[in-house]
Order: sequence, then structure tokens, then C-alpha cells
Amino acid sequence: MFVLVNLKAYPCDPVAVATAAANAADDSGVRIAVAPQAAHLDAVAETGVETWGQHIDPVEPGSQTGHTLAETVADAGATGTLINHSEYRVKLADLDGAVRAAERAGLETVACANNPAQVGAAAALGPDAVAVEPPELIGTGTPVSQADPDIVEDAVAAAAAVDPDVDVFCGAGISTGEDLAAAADLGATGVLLASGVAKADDPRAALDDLVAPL
Ligand SMILES: O=C[C@H](O)COP(=O)(O)O
Repeated sequence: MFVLVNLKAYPCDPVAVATAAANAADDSGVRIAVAPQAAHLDAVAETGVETWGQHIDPVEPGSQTGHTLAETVADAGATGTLINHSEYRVKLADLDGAVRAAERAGLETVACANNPAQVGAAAALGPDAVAVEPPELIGTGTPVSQADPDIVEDAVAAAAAVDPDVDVFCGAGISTGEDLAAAADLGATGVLLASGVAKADDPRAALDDLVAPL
């Protein structure tokens, strides 16, 4: 299982969380990545943790003020990026363009989707993985694997029907090892989570609990 921790815009210390994640990954052998704000990519990457962007734009180098360029994200030390997070949705054409931009820059991609139908559409664009997240469960602490297990299984089926090479992750409300194990049982090969770690008093303890069943 891949554990992708999105720090969103939470007022946490990104380097402290990244250091905790790097140590938890080293000690457990579990793949853990951290996606900080774009301005914190360099500092997070310097901790040695696998570092991801939260977003890239479907633009090429050049006259593109205010956009997040895939190459810059890679230069800052990221090896992958989220695209189309529920809190930063993009048009289908821009999702396509962002996946192509990530390929150009050598970034791995996780395209987010709200439901299995969107998972199928996103998978058709050839990201490395899709992450299904019911928006109403984000930040609630109620895990998608418990509140809506069918959506995870249906997302796995929807992606497999389009492109069996696209991995399926799930997210929303995941914060414990039990949640992570339930996601794996439903066919997910990774989880996308945020508040359970970014808002934890002790991020290292939260991460250790998450990966304990693996
Ligand atoms: O990117 C992460 C997801 O939106 C899940 O957030 P959450 O773990 O706070 O529910």
C-alpha cells in the first residue's frame, strides 16, 4: 500500500511532518509520500521523504504567470503530483493536459475523482493512479472504507474496465491502520489522506498507527 499524505493548506510544520513520514517509511518499509504546499516542496524534499505536488497546471514553460509548471515541481524535488483534487477541480481537457505535462516532466500522477464514473473518465487519460474520494467525507474522520465501501469496489472495477494498469487509491476520512487495511481489502493499492496526519498532535504516532497492519 502507498500512503500519500496531502498537507493541503493546513497550518502544520511541513518539515516536521515530512521528517516524521521519512522516518516512519524507513522503519516500516511502507511507501509514504508527503504533498506539501508548492512553496514548501524544496524544504520537504530535503528531508528525504518521497515528495509530491498537490497540483500542476497543463502549461508549457514560457509565458504562464501564476501557473504551477510540472518541470518546476520536479526541479523542487517532487517525484509525483496530485491532479484534480476535489478541492482543486479542473476541466477534463485540463486534466488531460496536466497528465501530459507530468509525463513530460517525469512526474508520477494520481488523478482524483469523486465517484466511480469519474474514475473511469480519469483512468482513460492514463495517469499512474486514480484516487476516489467522496467529497462529503473529506476531513470528517469517517473513513470511506466504512461509510461507502461500494464506492471503492466500484472505482476499482471502473478503472480496471478502462485500463488495468491504472492503480486505484481511496481517500477521505482515513486515519487509522484499521482504515488502511479496510481500503486494501476493498481492492485499493494506496490511500490519500490529510487531516489524520496534518492535524495530529503527534504526526509520527499517527503514521505509525496507519502502517501498523502492513
Ligand atoms: O487529500 C486528501 C483527502 O482529501 C482526504 O482528506 P482527509 O484525510 O482529511 O479526509
